[in-house]
Amino acid sequence: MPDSLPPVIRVSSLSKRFGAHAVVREVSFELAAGHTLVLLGPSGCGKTTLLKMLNRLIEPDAGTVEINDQDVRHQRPEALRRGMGYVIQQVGLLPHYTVAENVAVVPRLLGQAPAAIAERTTALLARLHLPPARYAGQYPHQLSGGQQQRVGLARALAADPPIVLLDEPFGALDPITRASIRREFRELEELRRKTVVLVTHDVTEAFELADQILLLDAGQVQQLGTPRELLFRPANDFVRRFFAAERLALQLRTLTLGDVFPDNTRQASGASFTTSTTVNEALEALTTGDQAAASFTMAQLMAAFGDALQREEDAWKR
Ligand SMILES: Nc1ncnc2c1ncn2[C@@H]1O[C@H](COP(=O)(O)OP(=O)(O)OP(=O)(O)O)[C@@H](O)[C@H]1O
Repeated sequence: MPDSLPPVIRVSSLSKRFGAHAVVREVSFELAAGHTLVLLGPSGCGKTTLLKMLNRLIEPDAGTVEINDQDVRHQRPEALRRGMGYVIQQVGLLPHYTVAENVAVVPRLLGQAPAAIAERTTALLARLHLPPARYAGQYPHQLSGGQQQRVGLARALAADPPIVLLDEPFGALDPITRASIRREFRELEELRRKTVVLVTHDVTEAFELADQILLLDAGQVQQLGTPRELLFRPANDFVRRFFAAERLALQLRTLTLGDVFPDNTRQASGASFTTSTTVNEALEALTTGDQAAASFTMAQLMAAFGDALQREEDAWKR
């Protein structure tokens, strides 16, 4: 996606207080079409409040939100929200509606034809690994937490909105289910074309899903940048400390074979790898016995990774 595209979402000096508590302070960012911005930060730093100001579930005290160059204050909240899918923290499925009825809520409100709605619902459920023959007629309480979150996602995508807002969409899940749903989510063609703003406090999740991360603390932007920038060029001590505990794991996920074997395309793209395979993915493949597919050993990979880290750090120092 070229970065020269005009921003779809432009937020300028947005602020919100609840009583004496300044929850969001002078936040600004721009997000281009088709990109994913992750709002990251510790609990209570203002992520949800910021997200809800984008679709006017919360009105700011100061600052502006523009969607496609239109100030959202000049749009009717209902019309605005129909153009933005929204997945809330608690999933929020309607308990007396079946799975299919839950998914169809927004398309029905929009007056779409029943046959088109049914077709879309069936396709989305299948795509999200909820075979419609089995799940379409079930009720939310008959589903696991992970299945409910998938229905929540299907509902947010049902009317094919260009923008999707996701508040801790995998929050209710155990770490293993969370990692596997996240993988499916990343590969979901439906989402690739969308402009996504996603709230999480999970650093790994942020690194896996974000084009850009907005790291907040106490309502203030600490840094806005790519995962790589936040990791290798932290703007301040808060940013450095925020990633310290998971630094190595994040470096393994951020650097690619193209980074670690810059002068050797053959090594960087062995039989089952490409230059954009992350070091972490290559390590996983090697430890699960895929050595035959690689043109390097684990020891060579780790040595090259060490050199690449050094190059990264030297480059940022300059
Ligand atoms: N309606 C409200 N009235 C008063 N205080 C509120 C309201 N909504 C949120 N807050 C406070 O604003 C602060 C930021 O809340 P917010 O939900 O935006 O944070 P968050 O970063 O999303 O947190 P979490 O990750 O825990 O969901 C918190 O201290 C919260 O208690």
